[in-house]
Amino acid sequence: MTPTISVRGLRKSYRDVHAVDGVNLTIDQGEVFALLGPNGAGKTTTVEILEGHRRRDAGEVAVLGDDPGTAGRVWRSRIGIVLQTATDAAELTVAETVRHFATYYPNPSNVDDVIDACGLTEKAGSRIRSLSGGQRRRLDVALGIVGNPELVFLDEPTTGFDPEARRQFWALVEKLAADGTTILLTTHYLDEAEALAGRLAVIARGRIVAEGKPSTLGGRASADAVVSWTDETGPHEVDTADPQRVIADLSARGVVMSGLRVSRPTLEEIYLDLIGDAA
Ligand SMILES: Nc1ncnc2c1ncn2[C@@H]1O[C@H](COP(=O)(O)OP(=O)(O)OP(=O)(O)O)[C@@H](O)[C@H]1O
Repeated sequence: MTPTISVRGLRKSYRDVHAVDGVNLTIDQGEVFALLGPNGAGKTTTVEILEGHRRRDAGEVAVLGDDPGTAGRVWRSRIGIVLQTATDAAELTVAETVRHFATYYPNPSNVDDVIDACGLTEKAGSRIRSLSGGQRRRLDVALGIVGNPELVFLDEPTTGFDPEARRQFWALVEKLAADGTTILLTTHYLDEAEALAGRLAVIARGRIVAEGKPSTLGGRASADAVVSWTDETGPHEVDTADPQRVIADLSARGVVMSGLRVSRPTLEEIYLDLIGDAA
């Protein structure tokens, strides 16, 4: 099967800044893929090249089988882009705006369904200028998906959302993914990447420094575990590759443990290590 996104040797510089410095990526149909990285790492540049919004200096790029640098309107109608604040039509209502955007596409989704999926039903008749920041962001998402796209780009979609709105948004992404939509997400929230992405890549200084599943990224699954517990002699902590063995030995010696915990590095710890190494 042809991948939905295929990138080989992608490069882009701005004067002497190598914003994207040899990126390779393959994303298959139906995947939710997250791109993580610190400010200035090259995420937006990469994504905008894939969207056909920025020219590249070098590399092979195919998105839905076409080169985004030269692809036309039909191709564009197959992708959904959630821009940071896509509309300034402050006097239009939510429903009017979504309905208007739907007319740009040959095969749009039902406008009411999209408004509902984005949690905006109560605001459907409200003018955009009266929306809160988080509600405007949901409208951006609604405008990005109303064309019923095969591939959706979500650039830091939940920035400014309250925790409940983030959860609702995650449920929406899960629903899109369950319907077979391919999703490329950039985010600074590691819990978001972990909750949503089947695979992710960490980009630093224009290069991918690690790629994999959230559970195994950067050797996470095979990293040493920390076993901690308290017994009659006080609190203890042991780094080990084999936590089961440590616990079995303690039990066999009759040690009475309380507060027993086994922890592996979090995705955040792995991520900070990875970008620290790349600095
Ligand atoms: N239009 C531009 N002109 C000059 N330099 C640019 C331009 N756009 C981006 N850059 C530079 O390219 C590098 C990568 O920027 P990019 O916006 O791709 O990073 P990012 O990973 O999306 O960062 P953030 O997390 O802050 O959004 C940065 O050093 C940035 O200053």
